Amino acid sequence: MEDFTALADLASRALGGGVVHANDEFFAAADHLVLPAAPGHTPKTFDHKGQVYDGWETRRRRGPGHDFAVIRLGAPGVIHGVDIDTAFFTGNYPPFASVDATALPGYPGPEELAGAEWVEILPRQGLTGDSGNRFPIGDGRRFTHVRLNIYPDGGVARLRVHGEVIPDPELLPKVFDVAAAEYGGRVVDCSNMFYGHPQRMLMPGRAQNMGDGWETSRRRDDANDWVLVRLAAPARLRFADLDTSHFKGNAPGWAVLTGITATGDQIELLPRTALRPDTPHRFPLAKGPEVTHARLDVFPDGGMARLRLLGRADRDHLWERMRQCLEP
Ligand SMILES: NC(=O)NC(NC(N)=O)C(=O)[O-]
Repeated sequence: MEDFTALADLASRALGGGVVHANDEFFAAADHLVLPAAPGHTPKTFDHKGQVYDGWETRRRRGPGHDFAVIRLGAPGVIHGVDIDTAFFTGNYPPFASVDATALPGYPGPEELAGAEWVEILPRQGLTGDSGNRFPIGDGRRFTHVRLNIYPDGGVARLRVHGEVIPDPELLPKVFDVAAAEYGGRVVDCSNMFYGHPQRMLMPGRAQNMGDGWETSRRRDDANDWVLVRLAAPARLRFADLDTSHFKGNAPGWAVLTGITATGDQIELLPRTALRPDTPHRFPLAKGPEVTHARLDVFPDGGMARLRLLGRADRDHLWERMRQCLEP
């Protein structure tokens, strides 16, 4: 089985995830749970409540019950695994946790979520303090929200909810970015990711800086770097955005884009084209058949902030995937 942590974090703020409600946030706000950055810690830093932690931390419970936080997934989808990361919580991590999930249309608030039908996707498990706590999930349904329950109280730095994005076809325009992580586009292979993971190219918005993109090491041979993207759905591609923003002394000199059909045929969509440093390029693509993957070759090496592939997706495929997610 593929390591589930390689899949997108559906709860991440980087995809629009957020905390809708937590029953207690006395020591530290539950909003920390979905921050994309790895948690940090500065010991002996005190605010008016106590030691400052980069995580969600409730007060010491003096009665029955347990604490919980409800999270809206930034990208709804099928959950393959969760990581309940207790980084830096040592004498105050919760000894046990469980996770529930639900699927609701629209934008429900705390009251509607409290009354929702929740499915227990992770029964109560023992946790280790100051550590990742990874658990695979076997439920094949599409969910929009999760609820983290901790027993009885304590601190959790991050909740990662890894899975496969399943977008609602009803909400997708005819032409959209079929490489976008928020719709299910995913890097499945690449030649080199020494300085930056290529999946960053598929994240929403413009890159913040040079660290927010794909960057390879300097090549000392005659080959070139490349990345292979599995599209959100089979699609006819129309435009490619190759954004070299922030890569000034290290943008690739040229690029080629190739589409790959379901039967493995390779279609040249963009012939070898010169790129400029620090430039958000848009290129019209050659008309071609429906492709399931796209391969970007850069010559010889360098960095790319964002890759967008605008195309017309196969609607039947998107609806079929939604239908498959009705059963556990
Ligand atoms: N030293 C602590 O971390 N104490 C307490 N927590 C905070 N944040 O101060 C506690 O009781 O868990």
